[in-house]
Amino acid sequence: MTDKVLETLVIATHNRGKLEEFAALLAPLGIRCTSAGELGLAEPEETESSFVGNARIKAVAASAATGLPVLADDSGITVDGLDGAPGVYTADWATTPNGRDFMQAMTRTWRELEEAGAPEPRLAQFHCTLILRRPDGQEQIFEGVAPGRLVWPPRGELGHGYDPMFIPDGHDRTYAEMAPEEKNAISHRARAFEKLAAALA
Ligand SMILES: O=c1nc[nH]c2c1ncn2[C@H]1C[C@H](O)[C@@H](COP(=O)(O)OP(=O)(O)OP(=O)(O)O)O1
Ligand SMILES: [Mg+2]
Repeated sequence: MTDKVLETLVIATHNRGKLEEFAALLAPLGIRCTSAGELGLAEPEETESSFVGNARIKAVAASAATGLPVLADDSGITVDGLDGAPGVYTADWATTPNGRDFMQAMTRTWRELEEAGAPEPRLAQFHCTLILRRPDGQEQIFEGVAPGRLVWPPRGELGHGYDPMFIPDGHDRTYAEMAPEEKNAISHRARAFEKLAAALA
């Protein structure tokens, strides 16, 4: 990595699962990372209706708070049988008065597919929008999509979020049944990250 300004990157996230994935993706580039969560930064409200809009909110907040280069990730799953829901509201579907409950979110997703009488396979796409924001305000955007299908009941104990109900195309195991290295070689986040790495090279 010749880009000195990126020796340390603040990942603008409070999601530990995402952070672990980024740490593994960044290590081969010689880039260390910390996160908004680890630094105790406030979690900004994600008020936009697009992935890029919400990624920018997180990037600008972490940048203003630290003055360091920042990488923000806004992601989610779009389900064909639900006209693209939950989409940018993927995290909101897991929100309860006591914090996030992804079993509840996955159960709702499957129940709504059943109620809609959606045909199988129940196609869905994980999306990841990354914004790399430098201290001078320069910004680059990278996007990655992983197409696949949803299964019920959820399978696997690894990963995070909706991983146990998503099987990426070309595979027969869910993200939650894959070792971190395996998910990180094919995921929506990895696909967006590949573009970022190429832009830095
Ligand atoms: O690889 C993934 N495997 C499973 N689920 C995932 C993944 N990637 C995103 N997701 C789900 C979790 C979250 O409900 C939503 C993202 O919402 P999103 O606002 O971008 O993230 P977040 O609130 O968990 O953390 P933060 O905003 O602090 O980065 O999509
Ligand atoms: Mg969020």
